[in-house]
Amino acid sequence: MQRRGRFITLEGGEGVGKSTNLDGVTRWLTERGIEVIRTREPGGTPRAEAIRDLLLAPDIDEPLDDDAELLLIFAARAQHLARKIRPALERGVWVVCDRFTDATFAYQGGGRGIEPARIAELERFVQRGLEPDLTLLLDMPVEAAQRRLQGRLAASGDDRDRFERERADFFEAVREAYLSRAAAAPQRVAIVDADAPLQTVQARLAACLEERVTPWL
Ligand SMILES: Nc1ncnc2c1ncn2[C@@H]1O[C@H](COP(=O)(O)OP(=O)(O)OP(=O)(O)O)[C@@H](O)[C@H]1O
Ligand SMILES: Cc1cn([C@H]2C[C@H](O)[C@@H](COP(=O)(O)O)O2)c(=O)[nH]c1=O
Repeated sequence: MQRRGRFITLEGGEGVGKSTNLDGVTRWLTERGIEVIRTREPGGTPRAEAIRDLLLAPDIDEPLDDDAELLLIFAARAQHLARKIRPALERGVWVVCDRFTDATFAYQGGGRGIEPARIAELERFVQRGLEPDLTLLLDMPVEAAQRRLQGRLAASGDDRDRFERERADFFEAVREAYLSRAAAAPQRVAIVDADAPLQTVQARLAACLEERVTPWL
């Protein structure tokens, strides 16, 4: 594949502020004349969003099997890559994505306990070598992030999805897995301390983009 656009992902546990900061990241790029689309996983295309609905629907009568969850995530990713991400990158458009495969290593690997080698097999099969150029990992203590989410839930009623219903130890394992992915690939993954007021986090992200992205322009 001829790749001309760059692929940037935002990662982190529940409530660290990914969705809130996605606009700022996209704006930083467009202000520099870069054409960019923003998207998310699981999802990003109509069929992949339908798979997202299956994944996020709370268990009622039939719990979702961990392997089925993993395969659904990669099915959604295959569709998203084929219909949205690869075509954009080939046209020279940059892609900013709310979560990607680091989330699979964190949630299905760290959280569910699936062997990373099994996840890596699916990664190779589905991505065929494509990986993000830059990953911004928003990191903060689980308890503080959960307090932020409780604020959101108090405002909107308890509409927690299947993942948000997990217990604190699940999210601690997710955080650990994210941090060890970042430690293993420091040239790709930048850790941004998200435990600060929004303006401070925005400034940290902008500084990180300045350092990592400006040399590509
Ligand atoms: N730096 C911040 N300080 C305080 N509150 C924040 C900050 N960033 C985001 N929030 C608030 O925290 C809540 C969670 O933020 P957001 O939805 O962006 O997180 P997220 O990482 O996308 O969460 P999820 O993974 O559950 O979608 C929102 O109510 C948001 O307004
Ligand atoms: C990509 C991906 C996502 N998940 C989980 C993580 C989140 O709980 C939900 C997505 O919802 P959000 O609005 O981004 O918080 O899906 C996962 O378990 N594995 C993945 O690869």
